[in-house]
Amino acid sequence: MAALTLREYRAEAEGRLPAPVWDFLEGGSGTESMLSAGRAALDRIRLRPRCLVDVSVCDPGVTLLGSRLAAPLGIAPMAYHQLAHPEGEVATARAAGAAGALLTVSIFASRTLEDIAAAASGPLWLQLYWLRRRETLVELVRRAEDAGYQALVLTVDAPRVAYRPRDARNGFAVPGGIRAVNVDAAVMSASHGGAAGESAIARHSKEQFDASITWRDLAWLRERTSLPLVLKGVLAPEDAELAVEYGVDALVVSNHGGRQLDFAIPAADALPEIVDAVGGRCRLILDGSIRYGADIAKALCLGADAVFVGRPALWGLAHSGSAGVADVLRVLLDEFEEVMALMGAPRVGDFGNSGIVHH
Ligand SMILES: Cc1cc2nc3c(=O)[nH]c(=O)nc-3n(C[C@H](O)[C@H](O)[C@H](O)COP(=O)(O)O)c2cc1C
Ligand SMILES: CCCCC(=O)C(=O)O
Repeated sequence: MAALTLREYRAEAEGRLPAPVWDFLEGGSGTESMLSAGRAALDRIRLRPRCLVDVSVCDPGVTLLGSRLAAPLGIAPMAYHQLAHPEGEVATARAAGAAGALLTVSIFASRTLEDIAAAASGPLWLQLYWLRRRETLVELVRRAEDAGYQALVLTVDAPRVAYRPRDARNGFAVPGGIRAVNVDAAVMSASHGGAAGESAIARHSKEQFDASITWRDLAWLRERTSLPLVLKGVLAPEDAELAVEYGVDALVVSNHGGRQLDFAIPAADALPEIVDAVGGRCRLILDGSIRYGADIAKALCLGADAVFVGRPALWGLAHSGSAGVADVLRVLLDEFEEVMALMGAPRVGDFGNSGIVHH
């Protein structure tokens, strides 16, 4: 198969998926204007290369919270990979392992944590939403620890799922054959069974997500695991500062791919102030609209330690399962390796603020 660009994978995926599924994967909240704003924020950043540096060998490898990665790249947590391919997260895990990329498994994964771990040859993290039924969290943390997951990611930008016009119009519900198998079926039932004009996913979140949690509850979770703890969806430097105080090990600076707070600042715009606020006291990951190897370099220059990529992994999965995801990751890694060489930055640590200009 000839190598495809990510853009081609996107077009191929759209043709293979039912329209309501495509709308759920691609869509955003409210005006949907943050989908292009996230991309525009990265496009405004230009790279400033150095010359006459020995780049005969470039090494994209990094260690992130103890996880060894082939490059500063992971797959963002996304619910229900079986929407894109019958093998779901098992196929994604196989591809991530082959590419040396991190996979963050969603609490709403459609394959079991244990099956995903059995297919993985690289590091796995587990993402959690804070459900009202706390025992669910405790049980998931224990299972993740037993299965060798290396960190927990608590998503904090979704006290409820935001209004997403496409899903509301489609009356989107998770198809009956696909389930969040790691969570009690009773807790998930509202995600299934459509109603015209309403998203079942939004309805489910209002019923089951605990919108009352605060930093105090974070301390409760922190006490229950020795795994590194990551907060996903932080955009304010004040929250980054609090996260450090509460012993958080890393932040995912993210506006949830434009799917949560409409008009939320794109991650690339939010990152510089957060870098200043944490002053190296916790690791920083950026996600949203990462589509090129150059975007990884831009994020590193801004002060991130790594990036997550979301939807493109699902495009690869919809196209050709594990092989498609592996190819999407390979395209990004090849591009990033080339950027390292042309930037005069043969090691990840060579990217710094002087490597970019805003225009
Ligand atoms: C279909 C889909 C499902 C998602 N599910 C989750 C989830 O379960 N948990 C979570 O924290 N973020 C979820 N996200 C957000 C992603 O983790 C990530 O922040 C976003 O997709 C990154 O932007 P990108 O898709 O432009 O790369 C989801 C995103 C998509 C597109
Ligand atoms: C199904 C729950 C929401 C998953 C999610 O975070 C997203 O769709 O962005």
